[in-house]
Amino acid sequence: MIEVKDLIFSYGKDKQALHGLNFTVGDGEIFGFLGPNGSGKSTTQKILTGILKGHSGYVSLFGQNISTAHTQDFFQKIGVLFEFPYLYENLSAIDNLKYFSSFYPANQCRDIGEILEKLEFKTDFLKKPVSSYSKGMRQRVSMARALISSPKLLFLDEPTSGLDPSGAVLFRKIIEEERKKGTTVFLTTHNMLDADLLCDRVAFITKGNIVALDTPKRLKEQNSNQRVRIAYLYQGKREEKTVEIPELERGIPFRHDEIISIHSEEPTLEDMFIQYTGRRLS
Ligand SMILES: Nc1ncnc2c1ncn2[C@@H]1O[C@H](COP(=O)(O)OP(=O)(O)OP(=O)(O)O)[C@@H](O)[C@H]1O
Repeated sequence: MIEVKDLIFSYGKDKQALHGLNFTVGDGEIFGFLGPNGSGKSTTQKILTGILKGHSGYVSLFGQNISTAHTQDFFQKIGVLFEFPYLYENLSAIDNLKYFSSFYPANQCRDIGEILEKLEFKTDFLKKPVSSYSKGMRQRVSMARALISSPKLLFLDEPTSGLDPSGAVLFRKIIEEERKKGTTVFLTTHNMLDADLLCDRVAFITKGNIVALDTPKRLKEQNSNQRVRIAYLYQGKREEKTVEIPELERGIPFRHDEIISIHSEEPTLEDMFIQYTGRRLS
């Protein structure tokens, strides 16, 4: 679906933002693009969506070189949720979505009421202007905008930003539903929980270079220290010990009366992010 080879981009003469990116995204895959502030995520997404011109290297979407493929047909196949919602402040959710739908063939568009209902948008705000909306409500309208044209390829930049935990769960459910329909998703985020729960593969980008690319599971396994932490009771006292996993093949290798808990010391995706990018999440 997406093929990127030796992608280089500079803002002017002095500021090279991307230093030769290589990756592919398969049909129906959810691909996470993860990196700290200023690493080049938005620049990459803007190039892929045709907003930013002047890259070098090869980028194809739907098997077409994007340098020549930015036709109406191309734009009609993609949906984009931008990090900062691009919505008309004086228009309501319904009127914004009517306007954005008008760029697509009518038979391609989803029903505005249905999609907003699915996104649990507050019905009493449907006809009020966007300027009166909370961040979470704006995010719902932006998501509706990205989905309205039934895109085959969806670009989502920080989709759960500004949502409370139940809103984030709802958005993840909706993204999963898109995957089931066969939609390909390019997900740009700082949110390691979203990436871990949703992505088939993730790329870590830092200073314009991809420094790791694999499934979240393999990234964590490759860096696993193969240890578990065991909490137990012995002679009435609670104790904890760290044990190498192979040692457990012969049973618990120390005296104990009762095992309370066993926790893997497998790293989280956030640990991997910090290890590969050298930066904390905030
Ligand atoms: N319009 C611009 N002019 C000059 N430099 C820019 C411009 N936009 C981005 N940059 C620089 O390019 C690099 C990559 O920026 P980019 O916005 O792609 O990072 P990002 O990973 O999306 O960051 P964030 O998580 O903060 O959105 C940064 O060093 C940034 O300062």
